[in-house]
This record gives sequence, structure tokens and C-alpha cells, in this order.
Amino acid sequence: MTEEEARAWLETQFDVSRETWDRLERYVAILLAAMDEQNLIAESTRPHVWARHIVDSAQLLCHAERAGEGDWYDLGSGAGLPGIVVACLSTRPVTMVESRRKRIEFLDEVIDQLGLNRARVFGGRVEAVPSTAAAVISARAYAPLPKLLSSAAHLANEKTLWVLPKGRNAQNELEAVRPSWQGVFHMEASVTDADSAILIAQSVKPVARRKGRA
Ligand SMILES: C[S@@+](CC[C@H](N)C(=O)[O-])C[C@H]1O[C@@H](n2cnc3c(N)ncnc32)[C@H](O)[C@@H]1O
Repeated sequence: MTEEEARAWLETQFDVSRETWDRLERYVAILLAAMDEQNLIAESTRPHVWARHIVDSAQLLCHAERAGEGDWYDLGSGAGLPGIVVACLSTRPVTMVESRRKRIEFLDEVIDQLGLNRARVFGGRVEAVPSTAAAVISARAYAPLPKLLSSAAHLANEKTLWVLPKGRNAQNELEAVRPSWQGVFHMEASVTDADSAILIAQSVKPVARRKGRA
């Protein structure tokens, strides 16, 4: 997907208002400027930021349409991917969870500069976020599936929709958690990378262990 195709895709999918375009443009500008100080995205992706990061994040919204009302939790947000993009393109309250100080400061700055008043940052580890029942949980390049689920189970209930971009190892990661986690899982294709997939999950909970015999 070229940068031009990426913008066209956004326009088609979201009917982007002038104000939202402005926010997204400013976010990209702030992100690229901050790259001089910290490594927020892979250097090689800098010329492809709209396709590789903005659309790659925005596509998650298409898979979250059937989620119930409530908050979107983005785990290990880093530079705000997908959290900031979701906050720009939707009206859902978004909580970005990030543990690294410089990234927390970056996210606070972006929220402030873009005036994203339904977005906030939890500056700390996912494991330390107070228990809640998120409507949607996303996590892009945060952790392999076993750690992702175990660290965030306290943020979900049966209705929570998990929308998880995964690399080419997606199927193996899913197989690895099946003995410990049950739920309704399926894969969707990524519009930005033929080798990647988006794992959608709901009703996720630990597999009940049988008590061993004495
Ligand atoms: C590889 S980066 C990905 C960032 C972003 N989601 C993206 O796709 O560009 C992973 C991020 O997760 C954060 N992280 C890792 N473990 C975490 C934890 N237990 N709690 C909160 N943040 C965590 C790291 O600080 C880092 O910013």
C-alpha cells in the first residue's frame, strides 16, 4: 500500500472530517519530529508512516464495530499506535497503557496538542491497571499472546472484544495459548501486510483446571 493509497483508504473507510485529517496530520508531524529524540517507530518505516502505522492502526476500528459501548484500552501504546489513531477516528474513550517514562510524556503531549479530550494515559505497567471491563482491548507489538492475555485478563470480561494485530506467527501463538485460555478466536487479514493477521477474540477466560487426585 502506497502512502497515497493509505490516505485514500482512510477517506473511504471513515469519511474523515477536515478536523480529523488535521489531527492525524499533526500527530504524524509530532511523531516524526520526536524520532530525533527517541525511537518511536522503526526508522525504515519513516517514509511509509501512513500505510505502516496510521492505516495499520485504523483498520482495528473496522473489526471493533460490533463491540459494546465502553472504553478502549490499548496496551503497550508506545508512540500511540493504535491508541492515538483510535482516539482521532472514534468517539470512544481511549486509555493508553504505557510503562516507559519518555513515551508516557510523549503520549500526554500528543493528547494535549491534539485536544483529544476522551483519551488518557495510564503511566505504568499493564499489570498495575485497576481492574475493569473494557469494551475493546488492543495491543500492537506489546507482548506474545500468553503474556498479553495473562497480564490483561483483569481488564476484560466475557463481552470484551480483543483486537490484536499479530505477525506471521499468529497461528502458532494462538495454538500456544489454547491449553490455558478458552474463548472465541478468529483471524482477519491485515489490509497493510499480507504476512500479518489480526486476531479477534471474545469470551476469553482461563481454562478451568481439574483438581488433581490425592
Ligand atoms: C514494541 S513497542 C510497541 C508500541 C506500539 N504499540 C507500536 O505498535 O508501535 C511495545 C511497548 O509496550 C510497552 N510495554 C511493554 N511491556 C509493558 C507493560 N507490562 N506494561 C506497559 N507497557 C509495556 C513498552 O514500553 C513499549 O513502548
